[in-house]
Amino acid sequence: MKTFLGLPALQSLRLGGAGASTTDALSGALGLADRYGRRATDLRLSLTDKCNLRCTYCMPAGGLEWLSRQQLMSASEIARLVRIGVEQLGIRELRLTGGEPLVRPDLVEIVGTIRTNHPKLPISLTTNGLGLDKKARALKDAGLTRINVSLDSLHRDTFAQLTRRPLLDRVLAGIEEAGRVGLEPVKVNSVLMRGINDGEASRLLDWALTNGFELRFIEQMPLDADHSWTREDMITAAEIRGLLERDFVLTPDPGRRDGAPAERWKVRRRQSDGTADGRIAGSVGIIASVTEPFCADCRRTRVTAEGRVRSCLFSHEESDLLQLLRSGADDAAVAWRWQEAMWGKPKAHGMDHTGLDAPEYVQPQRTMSAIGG
Ligand SMILES: Nc1nc2c(ncn2[C@@H]2O[C@H](COP(=O)(O)OP(=O)(O)OP(=O)(O)O)[C@@H](O)[C@H]2O)c(=O)[nH]1
Ligand SMILES: C[S@@+](CC[C@H](N)C(=O)[O-])C[C@H]1O[C@@H](n2cnc3c(N)ncnc32)[C@H](O)[C@@H]1O
Ligand code: SF4
Ligand code: SF4
Repeated sequence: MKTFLGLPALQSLRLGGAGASTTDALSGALGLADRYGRRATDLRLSLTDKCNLRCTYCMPAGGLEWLSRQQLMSASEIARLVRIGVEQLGIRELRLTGGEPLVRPDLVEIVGTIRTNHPKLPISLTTNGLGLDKKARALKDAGLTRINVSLDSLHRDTFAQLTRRPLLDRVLAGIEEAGRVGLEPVKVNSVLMRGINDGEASRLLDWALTNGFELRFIEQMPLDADHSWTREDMITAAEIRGLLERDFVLTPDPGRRDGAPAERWKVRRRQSDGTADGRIAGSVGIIASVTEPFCADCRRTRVTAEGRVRSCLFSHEESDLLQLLRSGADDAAVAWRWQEAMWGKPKAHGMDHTGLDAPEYVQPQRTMSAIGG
């Protein structure tokens, strides 16, 4: 649907004294639109900034100064924001993320409450998988739809080097259990790092195809705490395809991309004579946020663990919904602030033009874990 009315026009109607029923209806139709004609329907909500891994591309070795319990949104505040998003602002999909969402003791309760309020809402979780073996069944029963688990290496030492924790076996147990309880499709996210795990691309794909998981390779973005990202060190999508083509034959997936960050490829195994096996073994996704950005079709709105809207992953501005909620504001006021924040959404990568490697790009102060990846 095309935006038929911008936020400034709606503001004028409000100030001009148009009735609440008219402005509420128009506001609902506008949803979370922005100045570039996009409309956010996908809510990514961070449950915590804490994490039990220290991935080098995300967290500093010593961790960060965590938010206090009082600063975090409570389960009921989360449920209220999701309800406002779904009922008033056109949210159609929810992703719970972090930090590490599994470290929240009330995660199952949060999922259960949202599911009761919204029986049809797709609810997914992005996790590092630690402790998932114990929680997967309860999450499925509470109404979680599907899960994405991050795993960069199947090699114990490499995993420990990348995450700074020797916990590979526990993550593998979590992934296996997610599949067993039917949190499908289980998607697995891998960031490739030059000279560390880029030699493992084919092995990771072989493992995922064999076990029925949907693997996605992710270009590393400049969102690390150590500010050590460089364009030269980043493994690009083109390189990833080249690495995989040694052992597999990739053909574009004809399915609609529909705003998804991952470009999907059908995979056939390469036979010893170099030709493709006749059978499609599965698919692989490549998320090329840097070299092939998908910002023009972005449908995302983010809420951080302390209840602030970020219109873009790379935003430099946040808008505080939690403080408003706690001050006794009604749902309409919270919805309006959310709409205002999204109207200002930058075109791409936190700027009004594309280019994470542009000289004007300024890395946000917060890391991926603190933003909510
Ligand atoms: N540029 C950009 N990259 C993102 C954004 N959200 C997620 N990503 C990247 O995409 C990766 C995968 O995100 P996931 O949380 O697994 O989920 P998804 O791929 O967004 O969604 P599904 O395919 O529907 O499961 C993340 O690790 C990020 O690197 C975003 O808003 N902008
Ligand atoms: C921030 S984490 C939060 C959820 C959970 N802790 C996890 O790791 O899945 C979400 C995703 O962001 C990805 N990520 C973190 N830092 C990144 C970076 N600098 N560039 C690209 N992806 C990154 C991780 O690989 C993970 O798949
Ligand atoms: S990527 Fe996820 S698991 Fe790794 S440090 Fe960041 S928040 Fe933790
Ligand atoms: S960088 Fe910003 S605009 Fe681009 S896809 Fe991510 S959230 Fe959307």
